[in-house]
Amino acid sequence: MAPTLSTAQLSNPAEVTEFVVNKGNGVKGLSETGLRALPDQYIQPFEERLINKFVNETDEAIPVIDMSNPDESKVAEAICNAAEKWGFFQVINHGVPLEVLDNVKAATHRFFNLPVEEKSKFTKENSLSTNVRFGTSFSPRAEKALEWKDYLSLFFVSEAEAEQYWPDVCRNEALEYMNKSKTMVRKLLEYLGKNLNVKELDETKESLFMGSIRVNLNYYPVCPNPDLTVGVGRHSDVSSLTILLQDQIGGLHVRSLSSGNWVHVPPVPGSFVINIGDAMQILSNGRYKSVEHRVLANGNNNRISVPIFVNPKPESVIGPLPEVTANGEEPIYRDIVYSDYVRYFFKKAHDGKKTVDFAKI
Ligand SMILES: COc1cc(/C=C/C(=O)SCCNC(=O)CCNC(=O)[C@H](O)C(C)(C)COP(=O)(O)OP(=O)(O)OC[C@H]2O[C@@H](n3cnc4c(N)ncnc43)[C@H](O)[C@@H]2OP(=O)(O)O)ccc1O
Ligand SMILES: O=C(O)CCC(=O)C(=O)O
Ligand SMILES: [Fe+2]
Repeated sequence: MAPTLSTAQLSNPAEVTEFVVNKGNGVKGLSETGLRALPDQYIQPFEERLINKFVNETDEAIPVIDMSNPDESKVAEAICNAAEKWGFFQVINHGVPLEVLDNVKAATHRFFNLPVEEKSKFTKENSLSTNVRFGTSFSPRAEKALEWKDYLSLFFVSEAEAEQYWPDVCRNEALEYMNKSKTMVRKLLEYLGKNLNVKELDETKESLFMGSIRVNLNYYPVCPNPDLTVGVGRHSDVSSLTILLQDQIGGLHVRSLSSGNWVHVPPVPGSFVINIGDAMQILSNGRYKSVEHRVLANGNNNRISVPIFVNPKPESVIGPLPEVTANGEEPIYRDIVYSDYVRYFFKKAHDGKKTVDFAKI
């Protein structure tokens, strides 16, 4: 049965927070009450709202790259070029079976359709593992305005740990999705690395670029006043690389490095959206760019997305690679323990590209 909140409760911010954040109903539960107006704590400051007028004025588009192209050097060139100029691109014919993508999307719906008592077993307070977390918004305690999104975040430690702690309804599908994507991820990292004079993706480099993996299942329910809020606010990812599977609804926007315009990332069936994260920006000494992006709330449709955050190991020290600075190029970032960087990211609300300043010299 759909959850209920009285009109009086809906206009009381403390009651809304209790229902959404503390009781684990999420914004999905809130949306399902059939509320007509957006509760005050979701109203974003004017400058953070994505006004369609500005978005639609541009005909810019992020590159779509066909990875089945037999001319590998052309593919590598297109990927490195996109990583430098856009920080974002889509890939098609990437080799990950479409069935795996369909399965993880279905599993995402299955998880979020569980009753609140089941999902709440995975909130920070209740989860039996710190590597599994069901939550809402991004950092509710630090945010002045909340974001219209629920998520399940799964940090991979081992198959055995996942077997024990990840939710049954999505575990196998999330693992298969992560495992089947690794060949493509290695290929992308090989191309990006070669362009930085990294000869091969040996064990050390693999651990640095892809030493830890987190899969998030994101759910953006229908929103009563989508123009007043956001699904996800402006941010760059702290990963090395993010592999994102989105459904057919759309709403992801990327800030163009050349024009500053917000550019929509149209859903392309069977594709992945790939973006450079802060760790890669730091390792490449700014050659590759992690780029601001954000997600619109939607007044008509529920939306899901499934990012794989490919990261350094938490204990890795990241800084500009020696291969990049060997030619005398000045490092613009200091060496930093990756988990310190990620903790700093999680401690604050989304704030565009500001996290990376933490690592600047
Ligand atoms: C865009 O909207 C998002 C994004 C995300 C997630 C994005 C990513 O995960 S990007 C990849 C991040 N990299 C890694 O996870 C690999 C490296 N991991 C680590 O170094 C550590 O696991 C750690 C992340 C630093 C956490 O270590 P630890 O200090 O042992 O753990 P906690 O005390 O539990 O966390 C500290 C603090 O961080 C927040 N937090 C932790 N995990 C998450 C999570 N998965 N999602 C959201 N927030 C998280 C949390 O606020 C903790 O503070 P508390 O005050 O709650 O104690 C996720 C969600 C989005 O909306
Ligand atoms: O849902 C999306 O399209 C993007 C989500 C995102 O940016 C993230 O989870 O970091
Ligand atoms: Fe992101």
